[in-house]
Amino acid sequence: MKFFNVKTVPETHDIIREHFQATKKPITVALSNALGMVLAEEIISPETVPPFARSTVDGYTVKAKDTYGASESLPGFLDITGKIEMGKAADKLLQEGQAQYIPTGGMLPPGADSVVMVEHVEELGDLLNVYRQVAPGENVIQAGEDVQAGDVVLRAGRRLRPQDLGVLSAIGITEVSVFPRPVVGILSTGDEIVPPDKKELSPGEIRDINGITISAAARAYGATVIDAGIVKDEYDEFFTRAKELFEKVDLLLLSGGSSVGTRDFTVHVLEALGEPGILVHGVAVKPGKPTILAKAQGKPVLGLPGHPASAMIIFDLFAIPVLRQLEGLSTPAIDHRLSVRIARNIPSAVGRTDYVRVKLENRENELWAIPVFGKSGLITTMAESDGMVEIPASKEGILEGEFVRVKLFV
Ligand SMILES: Nc1nc2c(c(=O)[nH]1)N[C@H]1C(S)=C(S)[C@@H](COP(=O)(O)OP(=O)(O)OC[C@H]3O[C@@H](n4cnc5c(N)ncnc54)[C@H](O)[C@@H]3O)O[C@H]1N2
Ligand code: MOO
Repeated sequence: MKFFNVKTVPETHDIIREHFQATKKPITVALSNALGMVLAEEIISPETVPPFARSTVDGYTVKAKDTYGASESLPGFLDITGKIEMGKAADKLLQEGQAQYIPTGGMLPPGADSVVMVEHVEELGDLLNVYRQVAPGENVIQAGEDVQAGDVVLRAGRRLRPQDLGVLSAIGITEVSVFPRPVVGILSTGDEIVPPDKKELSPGEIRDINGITISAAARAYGATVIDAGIVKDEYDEFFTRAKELFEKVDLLLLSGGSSVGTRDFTVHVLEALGEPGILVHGVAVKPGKPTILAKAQGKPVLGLPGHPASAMIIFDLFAIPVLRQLEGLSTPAIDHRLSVRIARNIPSAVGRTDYVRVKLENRENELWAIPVFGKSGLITTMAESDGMVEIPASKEGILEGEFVRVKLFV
C-alpha cells in the first residue's frame, strides 16, 4: 500500500484552517485566571483612563506660558499657592503667576497645563524660582490619553497577555469571556513500547519517549493534557482506548503506527472514529512524511509519526495550528524566527519541505546555525538542537553562509 495523495505543508495548513474552528462555548473567568486565554468578546471601554490629567513627575504644576524664557541664569518667579495630595481632588484654580506642588500621579488643578520637575525649581518660602521652561502638556498624562470611553480596547480572538489584563484592570473590567484552553489527549502505540519506569527491558522493547515529549509540548503550548499511556498493536484494544480518550478531548494525538506497515492500525482506528475520517495521509515533509490528519464528529485527530524527533517536529508543525484554530485565535502567528547563517551546505529535494535541526554557535559576535545530523529516530538530536531551519519545498537546498531562519525550540 502506498501513501495516497501526499499533501504539501501549506496545503495541510489550509485544510486545518478550513476544517477546524473554535468549538467550545466561551466561559467567564476572573482576570487573575485569564492569562494566556483567548478573548471571546470585543472589549469596549466603559471608562476614560485616566479620568483626569495627571502629573508624571514630582514638581510644581504651572501654566507653561508663565515659565517661558526661564533659565539657570534668568529664573522665573511664581507664587506657591497650594499642595496637591495624592488620591484627592485638585479643585483649587491655578491663576496666572501661580504654582502648586504636585506629586507624581497627582491630579492637575483647573487652570494648570504642565509640571516643572522639583530638580528645576527652588522653593523660597512661598516663592518659587523656576530654572527651566516647560511646554504645555509637558510632564502630564492628559485625561483620556490612555483610553477614551467607547474605545475598542481589545478585539475578540487575541491571546491575553499580562499587559492586556492591565488594560482591562484599568477600565474596571474584572471578568472576561474567553475560550477554554483545549484538552489534548495522547496515546502511544506499539508492541515494543513500554513505560519508562519498567525496570528491565526485554529484548526488542523500547521505553516510551513520545508520551512525555508530546504531553510536555502540549502543556508548554498551554493545553490541558491527558496522557493515556501506551496501547498495543491490537485493533480492538487500540480502538476502544482511542475512542475512550477521543470522547474526553478536543484534539486526539496518536503516536506511532502512522506509516504503511502491516501493523499500522492508526489509519483504520481514525476512520472508525467517525466521519469524514482521514483528511491527509502523508505530507511532503522531512521528517514526518507518514503524518495523518483526520476529523471525526467535528474533532481533529493527528497521527504523529513514531520516530521521536519526527513526532515533536510534526506536533509543532501541525498540532499547534490545530490548537490555535480550536482556541479561536484570530491574530496571525508572529514569526519569532532568528535570522542566522548556516554553517554547512544542506541538500534538499524540490517538492518537499525539510526541517533541519540546528544548534546555534556564536562566531565573532555572529550567530551561526550548525546542522545536527542524525536520524529522526534519535531523541538526542532534538535535545542537542536549539531549533530548526525550514528548507521550503521550492529550494534545492541551502548553501554554507546563506542566511536562514531558525525557529527556536521552547
Ligand atoms: N517502507 C517504509 N517504511 C517507513 C516509511 C516509509 O515511507 N516507507 N516511513 C518511515 C518514517 S519517515 C517514519 S517517521 C516511520 C513512521 O512510522 P509510524 O508512525 O508507523 O511509527 P512506528 O512504526 O510505530 O514507529 C516508528 C519508530 O518510532 C518508534 N516509536 C514509536 N512510538 C514511540 C514512542 N512512543 N516512544 C519512543 N519511540 C517510539 C518505534 O519503535 C519505531 O522505531 O516509518 C518509517 N517507515
Ligand atoms: O519522515 Mo520520518 O518522520 O523521517 O522519521
